[in-house]
Amino acid sequence: MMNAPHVQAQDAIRISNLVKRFGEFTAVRDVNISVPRGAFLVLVGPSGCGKSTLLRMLAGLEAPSSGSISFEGRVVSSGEAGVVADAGARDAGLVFQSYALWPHMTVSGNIAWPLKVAGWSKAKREDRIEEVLNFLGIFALRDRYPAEISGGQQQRVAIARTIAPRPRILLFDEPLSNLDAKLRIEMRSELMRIHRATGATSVYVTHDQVEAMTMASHVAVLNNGAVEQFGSPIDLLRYPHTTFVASFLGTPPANLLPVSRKGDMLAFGDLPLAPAALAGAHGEAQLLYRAQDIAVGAVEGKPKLVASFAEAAPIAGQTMVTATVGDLRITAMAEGYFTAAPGDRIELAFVREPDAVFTAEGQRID
Ligand SMILES: Nc1ncnc2c1ncn2[C@@H]1O[C@H](COP(=O)(O)OP(=O)(O)OP(=O)(O)O)[C@@H](O)[C@H]1O
Repeated sequence: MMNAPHVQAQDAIRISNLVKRFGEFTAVRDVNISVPRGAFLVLVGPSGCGKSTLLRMLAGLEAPSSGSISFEGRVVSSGEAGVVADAGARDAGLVFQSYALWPHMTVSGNIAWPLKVAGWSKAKREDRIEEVLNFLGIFALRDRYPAEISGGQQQRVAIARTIAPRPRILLFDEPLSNLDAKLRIEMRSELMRIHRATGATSVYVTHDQVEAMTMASHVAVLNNGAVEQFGSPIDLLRYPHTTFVASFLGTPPANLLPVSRKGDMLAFGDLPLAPAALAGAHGEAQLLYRAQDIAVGAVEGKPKLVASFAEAAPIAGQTMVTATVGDLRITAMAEGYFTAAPGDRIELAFVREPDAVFTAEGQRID
């Protein structure tokens, strides 16, 4: 095979130094993210963190204040040039939370429309419509109007309409948030199937961390307009850089205990928990314990804490127990089934070393 050193594997999406300001307010601050072709990038974060603004810039609905976005090596938006390629020309399809189907068109008509706009011939359109209707399992609904089908079916039609022109990039803005819990889980796997089958690169906005962790190949956790951490779901779970990421991701939620140096130990209140050396030169720190690192009931030789029982949830033969110490909620795991009355005093034992140590401000200490 010939060597072609000048041919580089290109990032399907490259976001460089992207900033979006609305007047004085900065909604997206200096975002840098690149993903390869076929990636499923999830943008996750709490309400108002800038996810939708970022996605709208990717879709070409909003121009950046500075920085740039490239798709497959081509600049599609930048601070200098604005939106260079509009939604069609950037080869991207957008699926919204509200399905935004045209009410006066049938299911087939809705799917046909973007193909007509793109100049597909009637014969090619008909073949493609049949194909996507079958692919999404909605062929039988083809002559119905949006008002005559359920919410879940409408979302399928919206997805069919988006993928029909075969965009290289699929953009999803909380597409499942209007569906009930069972349908959400079903549609989650359906979207993954669509993503794989189309070979497109997908960007998916959600505030639901479970959705992020189950769907993503790459996750960007956004906080206050900035990327707090970017990586694979496993990287982020195993090695959170900040307490924000550690507390946002993972089920059950991780515990963060504020500690201060007492002699050669880090203590939570009066309870010595871990060697002071773990916090380096810091006098104050936060220790991360996973729920499975804290047992319910005393354990010989392990530090223990008395807490006030709040609630219990059975999960896969164990019980996830939540208890409080002052304002702090602590989640622990009990073997088998466990229950108590709210306010009962229970003992929690720290059976393992902390999984990570952070500064009082929330940055990881290595
Ligand atoms: N057109 C606008 N003018 C002024 N401020 C805006 C505009 N659009 C968004 N913002 C602000 O930018 C911030 C980020 O908004 P954005 O919708 O991107 O957040 P989000 O993370 O998607 O939140 P949610 O999950 O609640 O939809 C918010 O504080 C919002 O009020």
